[in-house]
Amino acid sequence: MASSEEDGTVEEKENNNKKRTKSSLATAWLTFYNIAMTAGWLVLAIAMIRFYITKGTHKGLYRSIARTLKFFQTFALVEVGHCAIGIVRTSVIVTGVQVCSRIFMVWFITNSIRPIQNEESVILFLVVWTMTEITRYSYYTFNLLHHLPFFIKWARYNLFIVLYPLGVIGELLTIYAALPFVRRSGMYSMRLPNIYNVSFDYYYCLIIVMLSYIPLFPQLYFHMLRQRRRVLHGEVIVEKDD
Ligand SMILES: CCCCCCCCCCCCC/C=C/C(=O)SCCNC(=O)CCNC(=O)[C@H](O)C(C)(C)COP(=O)(O)OP(=O)(O)OC[C@H]1O[C@@H](n2cnc3c(N)ncnc32)[C@H](O)[C@@H]1OP(=O)(O)O
Repeated sequence: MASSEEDGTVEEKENNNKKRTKSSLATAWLTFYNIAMTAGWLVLAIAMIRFYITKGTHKGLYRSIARTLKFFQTFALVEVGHCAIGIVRTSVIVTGVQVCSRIFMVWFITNSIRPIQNEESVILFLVVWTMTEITRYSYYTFNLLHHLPFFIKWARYNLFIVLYPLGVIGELLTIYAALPFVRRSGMYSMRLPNIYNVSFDYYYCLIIVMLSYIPLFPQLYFHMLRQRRRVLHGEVIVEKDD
């Protein structure tokens, strides 16, 4: 009896040790990840400001930062993994929609369709994403280090009220500007007849993507409003399961 109790205690201790190692590994990784992402978006901010100051125009700005943007935005896919393995308390679906829509904007719209790269709407979403991400990743970093300045917390849970709709406007205007080029070039489209016997029209796909903002964006926005009430006003929020 006594020995089984002792065994239980040893097992519990081992489990606790494993959990502690796992959680300190996760914290170390998240701290590194968030510092790297804050730095990445800061580099983008500085590059954009320098470009605008030296050239006096936004034309050519996208091309000048494209590599860095593609790298850091694509790297954010790791965040879906963080949610999936449970090291951050965020929904895989909410994060997945957010990250995939950004990656889609970068790779399948802005990067693939050169004629739209100088649109003002591209600069709008780039500026908005950059402000959001510098705030968001520095919030996570300081939070993990238990030294969170109030203004960063305030900025994380207030700026999105304006930045989120502005970012969506920039994205939608960019996709809209891309439509004529996509229709004319037939890019990423497959017309019948072909050996696969499949037809796909990227033009209509983009229209569907634009329409999907109508149901999806309010859900992301209200999710952030709930997070805001929880963090800034201490409200206990019971979220529905994914
Ligand atoms: C294939 C094509 C698909 C196309 C589909 C198109 C449809 C698209 C429709 C929607 C379009 C959206 C477009 C987006 C535009 C923009 O981004 S515009 C710019 C403005 N954007 C924002 O303000 C973004 C706001 N969104 C976010 O912050 C996130 O993406 C989020 C996933 C919505 C955040 O949610 P969540 O993580 O739940 O909130 P938090 O409060 O930040 O975190 C919750 C807890 O998790 C911890 N945590 C999360 N990540 C980390 C991390 N990296 N490191 C450490 N900790 C992390 C966080 O600290 C919280 O912990 P607790 O405080 O302990 O709860």
